[in-house]
Amino acid sequence: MGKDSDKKSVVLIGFMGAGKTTAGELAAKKLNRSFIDIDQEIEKKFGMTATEIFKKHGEKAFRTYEKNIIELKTSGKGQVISLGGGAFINEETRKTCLANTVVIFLDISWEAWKNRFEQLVETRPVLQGRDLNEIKELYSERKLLYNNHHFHILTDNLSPEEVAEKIVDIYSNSTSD
Ligand SMILES: Nc1ncnc2c1ncn2[C@@H]1O[C@H](COP(=O)(O)OP(=O)(O)OP(=O)(O)O)[C@@H](O)[C@H]1O
Ligand SMILES: O=C(O)C1=C[C@@H](O)[C@@H](O)[C@H](O)C1
Ligand SMILES: [Mg+2]
Repeated sequence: MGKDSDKKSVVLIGFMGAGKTTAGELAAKKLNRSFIDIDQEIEKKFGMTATEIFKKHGEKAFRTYEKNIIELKTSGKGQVISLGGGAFINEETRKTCLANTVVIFLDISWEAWKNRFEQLVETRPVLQGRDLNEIKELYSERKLLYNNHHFHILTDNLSPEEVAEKIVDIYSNSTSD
């Protein structure tokens, strides 16, 4: 048996607002493991919010740094890593995460997600200037990519605490290779 810190890191994927940051941070605390939020890493590097990065430097600059920082952070062990909602669009990111980490898809139905739109739009540049029909299309397109995962949690009727408990169970039952 390897040490707990030798275990593969957990990577949380899913649509923006599904709860990756919220539940990921809670799960890391419960597990006493480090938490890494890729959006926060990017915002720290640029010294501004995602919305400002998209405006000042463009989405491409955001995506390039996002891909590189994910590659770096997923080479570590025993951590809980929350990706941004769009990170899994990148094929290399998908391959890296699926090969080196335990990938958990935090799923939310469209019906449940619609109720979160208002609280998300100001901080999620990808939602800005799109109507709900366009966002639904994006949600469906991305769901096809999120379907590449190791574990799936449907979060619709779960509190962040309950989602975190499920992440803890998955991590605790995972092995060190
Ligand atoms: N299980 C839940 N039940 C109810 N509200 C939730 C739940 N999980 C998260 N939320 C709320 O939804 C909002 C978005 O959550 P969060 O920032 O964790 O999403 P995210 O998946 O990290 O999004 P992004 O992809 O944009 O980083 C927050 O206001 C959070 O409090
Ligand atoms: O879904 C997306 O494309 C994004 C989600 C956020 O987490 C941030 O990574 C950024 O706002 C882009
Ligand atoms: Mg997040």
